Amino acid sequence: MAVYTDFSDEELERFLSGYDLGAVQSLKGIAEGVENSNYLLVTEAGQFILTLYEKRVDPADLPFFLGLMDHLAARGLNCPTPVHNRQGEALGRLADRPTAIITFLNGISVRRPRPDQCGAVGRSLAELHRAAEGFALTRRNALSVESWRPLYEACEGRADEVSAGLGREIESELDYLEAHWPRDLPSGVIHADLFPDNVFFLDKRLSGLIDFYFACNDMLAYDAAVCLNAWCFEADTSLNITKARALLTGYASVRPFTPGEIEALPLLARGAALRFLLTRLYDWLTVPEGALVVPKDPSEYYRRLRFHRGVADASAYGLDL
Ligand SMILES: Nc1ncnc2c1ncn2[C@@H]1O[C@H](COP(=O)(O)OP(=O)(O)OP(=O)(O)O)[C@@H](O)[C@H]1O
Ligand SMILES: N[C@@H](CCO)C(=O)O
Repeated sequence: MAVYTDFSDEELERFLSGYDLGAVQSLKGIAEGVENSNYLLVTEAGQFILTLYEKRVDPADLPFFLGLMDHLAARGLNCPTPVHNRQGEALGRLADRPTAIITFLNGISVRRPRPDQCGAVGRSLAELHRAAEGFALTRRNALSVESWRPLYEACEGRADEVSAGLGREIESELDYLEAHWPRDLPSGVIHADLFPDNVFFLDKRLSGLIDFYFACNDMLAYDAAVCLNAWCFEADTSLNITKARALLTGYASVRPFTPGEIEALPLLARGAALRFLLTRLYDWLTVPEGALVVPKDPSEYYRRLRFHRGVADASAYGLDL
């Protein structure tokens, strides 16, 4: 359960006195998620998500994340929007953490996505990329290629505690990706963490996207590569090519890939697998004492990385070349 920070009823009341949300009816810690402390807040005005931003979120980035949700929602994307307090501010402080209240989105996330749901995610990702055009703020991807080695080094040589030989493999992968990472593909605002737990479905249709706290400016096709990793592998770690084809053709039906993006896809998928392997590895080795959180398994992404390393071209992901 991701609740790192607790607070008293008085602290909450003081915080909420700045908003027009009426009296609190209930507050519950949310079991899902690993990054921030999230609560379901019910007040006289309805249901909301109260988020206290934790270690990986730089407070200076919060105007980007919160402004992006407003920008995307205004362009028709179904995503939460921040609630502004009486001073017009979307961001406050609770228990010494930057804190925001965002609107509640109905729907449920899927654990084992079907191909049609992968197709819907692909389309929605491309719609997000289109809707984000014109957003005035920018944010560098703090978890892109140049930050992977420092993240690995922060694990202090302990990778082999997860799997024998993992450290050496990560080092050689870092060498390869640092030398070959593409730089000139179409860029824009990307979600960067569009995993199944961040996509809601209602009545068999995709109903909304959440969790924009890794959003940044980077290569658009990298976002598709993140989704390929997160949506299209089975529990036995094999790629489901039907799901991959559905996701990528769904994306391309809204925003066609350029030839350069298609060529780079295996490399981008390797990088995306390494990025999640590294953050999971770091979290696995450094769970804060007393935090109610279940760290995610790094090995899953090690196996995906190895799969992408064996891929010659994007036809392995179901695309017709
Ligand atoms: N706007 C929202 N409407 C409804 N539920 C939400 C909303 N935002 C978050 N949640 C719920 O809270 C959970 C955790 O939220 P979120 O994914 O933002 O957390 P996180 O700590 O950033 O996690 P992670 O990055 O691991 O996905 C979600 O899985 C979802 O169940
Ligand atoms: N989606 C990420 C967690 C948030 O960064 C993962 O599954 O590792």
